[in-house]
Amino acid sequence: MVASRAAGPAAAPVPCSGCSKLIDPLRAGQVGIFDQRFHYFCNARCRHAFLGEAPPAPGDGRPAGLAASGAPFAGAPPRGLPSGAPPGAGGHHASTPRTPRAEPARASADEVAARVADLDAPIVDAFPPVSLDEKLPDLPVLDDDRALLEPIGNTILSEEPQRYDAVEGRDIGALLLVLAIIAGTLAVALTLAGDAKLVIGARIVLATVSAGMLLGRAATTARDATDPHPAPMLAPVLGGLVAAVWALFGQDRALAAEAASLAGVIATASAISAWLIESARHRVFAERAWIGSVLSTPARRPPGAWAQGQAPADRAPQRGGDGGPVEGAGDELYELRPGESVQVDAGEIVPVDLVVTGADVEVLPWIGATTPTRRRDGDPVVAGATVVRGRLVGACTFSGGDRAVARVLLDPRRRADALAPIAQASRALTERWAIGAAAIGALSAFVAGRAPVEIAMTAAAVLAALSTAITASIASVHVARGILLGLRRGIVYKSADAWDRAGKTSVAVFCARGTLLLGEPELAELEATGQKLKPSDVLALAAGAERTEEHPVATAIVRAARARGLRPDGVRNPNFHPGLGVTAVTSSGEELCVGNRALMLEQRISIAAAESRVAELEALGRTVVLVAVGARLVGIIGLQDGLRPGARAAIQHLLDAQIEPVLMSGDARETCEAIGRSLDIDHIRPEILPADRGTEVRRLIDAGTSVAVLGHAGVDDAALGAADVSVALGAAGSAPADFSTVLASDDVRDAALSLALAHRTRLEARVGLALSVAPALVGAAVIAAFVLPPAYAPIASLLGGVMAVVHARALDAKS
Ligand SMILES: Nc1ncnc2c1ncn2[C@@H]1O[C@H](COP(=O)(O)OP(=O)(O)OP(=O)(O)O)[C@@H](O)[C@H]1O
Ligand SMILES: [Zn+2]
Repeated sequence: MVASRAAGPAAAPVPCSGCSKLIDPLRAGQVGIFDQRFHYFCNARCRHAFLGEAPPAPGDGRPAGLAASGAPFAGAPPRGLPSGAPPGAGGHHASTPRTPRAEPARASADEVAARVADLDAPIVDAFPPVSLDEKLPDLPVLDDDRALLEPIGNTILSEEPQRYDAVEGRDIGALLLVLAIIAGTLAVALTLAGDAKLVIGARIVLATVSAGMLLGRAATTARDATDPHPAPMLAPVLGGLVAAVWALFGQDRALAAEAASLAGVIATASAISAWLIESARHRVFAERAWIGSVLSTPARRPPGAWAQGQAPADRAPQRGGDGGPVEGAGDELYELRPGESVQVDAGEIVPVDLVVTGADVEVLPWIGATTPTRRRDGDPVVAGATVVRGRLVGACTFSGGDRAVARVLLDPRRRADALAPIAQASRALTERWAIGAAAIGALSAFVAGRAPVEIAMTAAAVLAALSTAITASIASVHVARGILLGLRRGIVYKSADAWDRAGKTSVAVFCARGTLLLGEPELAELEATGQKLKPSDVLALAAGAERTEEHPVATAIVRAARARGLRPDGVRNPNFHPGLGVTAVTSSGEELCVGNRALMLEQRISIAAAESRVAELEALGRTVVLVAVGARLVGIIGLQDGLRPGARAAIQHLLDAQIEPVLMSGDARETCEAIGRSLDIDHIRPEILPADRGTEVRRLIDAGTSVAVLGHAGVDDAALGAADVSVALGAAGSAPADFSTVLASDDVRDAALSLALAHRTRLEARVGLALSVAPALVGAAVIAAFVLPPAYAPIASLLGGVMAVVHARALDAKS
């Protein structure tokens, strides 16, 4: 019988940790990490049995995250501005949510407990299977309620990785390091036993043993993509040994003793350095391994796709299965390719980046996200998301190492921590520049007329000081942490270079509508100018003209007319002018013009009569739409768009990172200034036509700044395309587009964070590298000038290394 159920990476049956029944780990109802290993459970009941907890109330199938983070926000804050109040007015700030940092202060003891429980939450939760035709009840549109998004750092990842030990293969290496440290330390300590030839000989032997351990470790431990070539690190150890033997045979006992000390110091320092860097990166490695294991979920095609015989001959199931067809799964597990369709049921992890096709589901939109979000037809979903409600069917956009999350985190050829300029520079420092420095040290010893053994010792000491494991890799640890912190908020950098550029931006341009503004303006004022028409007639005319347009201004007007029970006028021949408005012909055959000042100017319609009123409304932050019939102004419509929750916090993130926020909009100057005032944005670029936005961004770049643009794919493409750094909200998982950063969320705070975070981690990487290198340089200079014996250079370097590692671990503890 042909197995219709292929095995994925981990499909060998494992016992349920609750009841010991053999289950398929990929189908386990619940998975958890306790005591440093994975546990699989049939269902929540088994998990609770294992943990010795009371079982959950029946029907409580929601993930802990949903309950924990949903509850505190049960009364969603009012969206946007109260329509009467000016945006700058005091009451307004209260309606935007606090900055994320302010949240924990308000958390009650219960919430804290809920969050702690959240940390133990299973990665996968069990949900009853949903039949294909089961219709979802109408959910609140969570997408638009950004206040529900949890503050940064509050994710399940903050605890799990520490308990997850992924670096087994390195255990032997660690043992060899310990032995190297012991032997090296003894080689140095025996100085106290005097300088008899026998003692010196014994010290040389111990140093040789230490060096042997280091060599053994280099030979047996797999090299990480961020590790430098081991040769420049082993060379000084061997150099020290050669110098000691050489001096011993040269009958210069004092020099031989010094050389033996040097060899011991170098070997010990190398081993400690290697051990320290492992401890510094343990956390990021574990978190990476954890994400890798989440992403190793195999993909499943929908039954239909299989029946249509779309599987080419070369696409056999990944591995022979272990049994017959599995009930309810007429599907196969495949390595998906872009374009193929994939099915993900409730409770399962999304295995590939995809775009939803014909489904309406609720997902936790990225690994570690705790707030469910709705995804509909055409929405992208990034690999690692968890479906919590409904059955997701989508078209794969990226698979394997091309998946957004995998690209810079897991793919060894594209890992940002290996390829970021600062990581490459620090490896080059240890692999090349250190050799140059050693040559300079040797040269200065030669010029000073030193003995050949001393020249060799100077060179070995300088090389040992500069070419250390910590110097080589400490920057990459910070880069990796930056990438991982971003992922916790669903921020995905496209490449190492994209991360680096994000860290260098000095200006952030917001495509205002949809980032800072809700993009859902509402009618706030409706006035007729002159006696000819009533206000309702003005609205009916405008609605008639806008009927077929999808611009937010148009939909607001149409919606307002409908809400007032007005019938839109039977307007003909609407002609839309992007960034201006619409011209048309009324049902009675007169020329109709609905739009902004610039449109009226273009149509030679005087607005002198209403000028002061228009300015008044704009100062309140309104988008003013003018309505003219037969070249005469007949009415004014004031529209008020609300600020998106988090807009103020986003600006604060940028200001904290010393990035200048700029508001770019097609709205009138007065309107933009009012919005800018309420958000603390000093720089505005108002009245920019959609077609001119790319040019405007390039103008900023030409002024010598590094410019990021924050916006949405599609509507803001012109501006995004021109930027040094393009940040596309809600675009993670979508098909090829050259954005440098994509977000799984639609939260403007995350967009700002993507820049601030890269700034911060880039700075931390430089600080780490400087901490590690500066003492080494000083040490090298001091010994090259013969102020102190050569052994002091590696010691100084080790001190620097310790500082760099303490710095990195302190940051780990904070994040
Ligand atoms: N369909 C329309 N009807 C009336 N006025 C319009 C219409 N489309 C655009 N306008 C006017 O043109 C202005 C600029 O529109 P545009 O689409 O360029 O940017 P926007 O809607 O202000 O969005 P953003 O703030 O992102 O720039 C609007 O503020 C509005 O006054
Ligand atoms: Zn069980």
